[in-house]
Amino acid sequence: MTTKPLVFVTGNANKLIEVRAILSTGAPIQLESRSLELPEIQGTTQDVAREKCRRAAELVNGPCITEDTALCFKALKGLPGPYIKWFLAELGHDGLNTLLEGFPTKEATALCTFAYCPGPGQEPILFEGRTEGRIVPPRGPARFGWDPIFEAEDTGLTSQWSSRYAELPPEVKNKISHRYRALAKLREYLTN
Ligand SMILES: O=P(O)(O)OP(=O)(O)OP(=O)(O)OC[C@H]1O[C@@H](n2cnc3c(O)ncnc32)[C@H](O)[C@@H]1O
Ligand SMILES: [Mg+2]
Repeated sequence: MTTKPLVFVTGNANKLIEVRAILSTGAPIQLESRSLELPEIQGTTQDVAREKCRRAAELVNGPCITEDTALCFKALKGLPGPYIKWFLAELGHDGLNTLLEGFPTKEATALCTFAYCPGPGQEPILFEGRTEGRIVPPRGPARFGWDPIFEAEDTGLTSQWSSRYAELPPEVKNKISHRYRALAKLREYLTN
């Protein structure tokens, strides 16, 4: 491990809350956060994640992590994927449902990609986590992004397809989420 603190560069307060909550149990990882505007290129989720983290390491001049979240619709061959932020901003929850009207499947994958870069000029390493689910009409508090329209598979509650992310208590979401799964891999890498 490095002596410098690990900096999580993100402009998203909700991501930070979840990451801190997930990392608060298990092997300790010292985290600082910085809110910086980072360019996000176009390309695969891996291209986007790598390039953003490279830039972040230059700006903080030390080890850092960044995170990119994609929402991939099966019917749309993985789109909007890494561009979900802009689709959500323009179409909203109802518009994202409308986008899938006429398609036989509403299945979607929440994909989280953490990138760790040891320092400026070094190659980022990626850690991916996926949670399968489907797109449903919005329900529950609209606190975080597309949570009200993403119903996670196998929530371990009363039945399969039972709950949207927004309806789950944070401690349940944080045990099944795309973010939890990616962070588990990152934690293993950093602590071994
Ligand atoms: O500064 P960064 O870390 O990039 O933060 P961001 O908000 O720009 O995040 P992304 O580029 O990864 O875009 C992902 C979009 O998906 C949303 N999002 C991310 N994680 C989510 C989650 O667990 N549940 C619901 N929405 C989420 C988020 O609010 C964005 O609109
Ligand atoms: Mg972003």
